[in-house]
Amino acid sequence: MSENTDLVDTAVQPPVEDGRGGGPRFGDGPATLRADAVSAWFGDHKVLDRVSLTMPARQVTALIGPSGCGKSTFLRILNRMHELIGSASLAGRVLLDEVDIYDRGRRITHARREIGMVFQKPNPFPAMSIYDNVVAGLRLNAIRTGREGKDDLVEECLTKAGLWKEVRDRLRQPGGALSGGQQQRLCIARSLAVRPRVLLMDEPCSALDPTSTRRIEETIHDLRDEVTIVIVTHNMQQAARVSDNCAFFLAAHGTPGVIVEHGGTHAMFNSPQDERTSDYVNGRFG
Ligand SMILES: Nc1ncnc2c1ncn2[C@@H]1O[C@H](COP(=O)(O)OP(=O)(O)OP(=O)(O)O)[C@@H](O)[C@H]1O
Repeated sequence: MSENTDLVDTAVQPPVEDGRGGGPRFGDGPATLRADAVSAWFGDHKVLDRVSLTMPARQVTALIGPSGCGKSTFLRILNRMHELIGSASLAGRVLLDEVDIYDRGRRITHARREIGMVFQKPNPFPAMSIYDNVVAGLRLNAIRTGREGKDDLVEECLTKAGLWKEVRDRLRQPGGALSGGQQQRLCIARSLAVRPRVLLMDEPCSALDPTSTRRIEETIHDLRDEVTIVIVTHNMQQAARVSDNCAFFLAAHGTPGVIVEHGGTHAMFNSPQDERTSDYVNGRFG
């Protein structure tokens, strides 16, 4: 196959140019993600019970709730990472623009490419250059693009992740040499390079200092037209600052996690319908 091939996805569907000269694009932009009656188990321990939630396109949805109520498990179900754990099982459906990502005909790699994930601890490939970190996902997803396309893509993704100006003169230096906050923005850039339609973030700032946290929050704000975002956070101020919608999870006394209340973030914080939501967002427990 020629190196000049713009993009070849041998796995699933033909590529679509995005018309911005920035390289490949597989989806049709930000998508709505909908969980329908999702339950989850580790062995015979049920940790989520019939959770339904719509995460609208081009919006940021925050998942909040005390430790152990199943937020991360729910997030991992949204891009088929839960099934990697041997004892794990689930029921229900996850629909990306109304297409079930768990349909038998759909590949796990396809779901992962369309629904990216940024983790709590920044996890760039430390010895790999900043440039190669950004394009690493292309190879992993069997996406080919020419050198020029890669250069454009690296600049575009680093710009979107709010890192370009800081690293443009040292793209060949190792990703591991960046600060923690820069590494996290590099991981966001890496996720964006495969043009996800949804980006999941699992406490992306919990390992970062306040300045780096603010930069990530600005990045999240700037990305909302690019990609639908679902973020798990323990930081109520952060949820209030970055999200349009919130879902409050709770697992009471050893019962599986459920969503107690969800809705617009402003309403959830200022006029919650459920007393438990009010107690949680006002710091009275959790
Ligand atoms: N790999 C695993 N094997 C077995 N049980 C697990 C595993 N991962 C999570 N659990 C259990 O599932 C439940 C939900 O955990 P989960 O990490 O999803 O909660 P969480 O709300 O994200 O918590 P936190 O806010 O502390 O990260 C907990 O009871 C936890 O112990």
